[in-house]
Amino acid sequence: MPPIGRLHLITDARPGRDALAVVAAALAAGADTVQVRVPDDATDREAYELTVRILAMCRDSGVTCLVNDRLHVALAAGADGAHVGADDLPVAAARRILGAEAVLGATARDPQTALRAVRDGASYLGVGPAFATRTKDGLPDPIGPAGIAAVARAVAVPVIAIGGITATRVPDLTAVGAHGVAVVGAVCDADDPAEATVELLQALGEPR
Ligand SMILES: Cc1ncc(COP(=O)(O)OP(=O)(O)O)c(N)n1
Ligand SMILES: Cc1nc(C(=O)O)sc1CCOP(=O)(O)O
Ligand SMILES: [Mg+2]
Repeated sequence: MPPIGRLHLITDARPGRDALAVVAAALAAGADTVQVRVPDDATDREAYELTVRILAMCRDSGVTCLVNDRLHVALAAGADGAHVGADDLPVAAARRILGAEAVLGATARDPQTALRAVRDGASYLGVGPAFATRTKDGLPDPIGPAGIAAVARAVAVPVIAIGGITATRVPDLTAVGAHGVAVVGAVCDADDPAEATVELLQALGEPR
């Protein structure tokens, strides 16, 4: 199975964002996993074409490339795996589709959901929102480092904290068992996405 990195860059699905430029900068700075996440109203063709381009960049950098939600796009493009949440295919169904060797991430906000996802074949868990985020609407209240800790204690697979993560907040998350973090705004909203990536890697104890 391809490696599950510690700094997951999720592409920014908000309007007017240049995903390719940010991914290029983050990869050059050492981001070790990219998740392609497109707006819900993007067509499959748009999702596929973006994934093919980002996957090529990830391959050049030896970095794991995942696709959010759309497993058929992940398979068609030849990506390393996918990430599913409560509104997507169930984890067990996603695992059947992707096969045993693919990386399969699942969203879990509590230990019970986390244990079920692992039983059903998740390779890692996206756990959050750790903190308040401006990137996605409709999320439950932040669970904080304590919520991340509760899930990390319950499972043996890597826990990737998500939601409102900044470099300053990373140590509070790794201290309670997070393997890594997934970010949108910390890199995509930065004046210098490469520098922001370096700061996150340093906070993770992964200096280049
Ligand atoms: C690493 C990671 N964790 C959580 C999510 C959220 O997935 P989901 O709950 O399916 O929500 P959408 O991203 O599909 O809006 C994620 N994408 N990645
Ligand atoms: C896509 C997503 N999912 C979340 C969850 O908690 O399930 S939080 C989130 C957005 C993460 O963006 P930022 O790093 O800008 O807060
Ligand atoms: Mg989803």
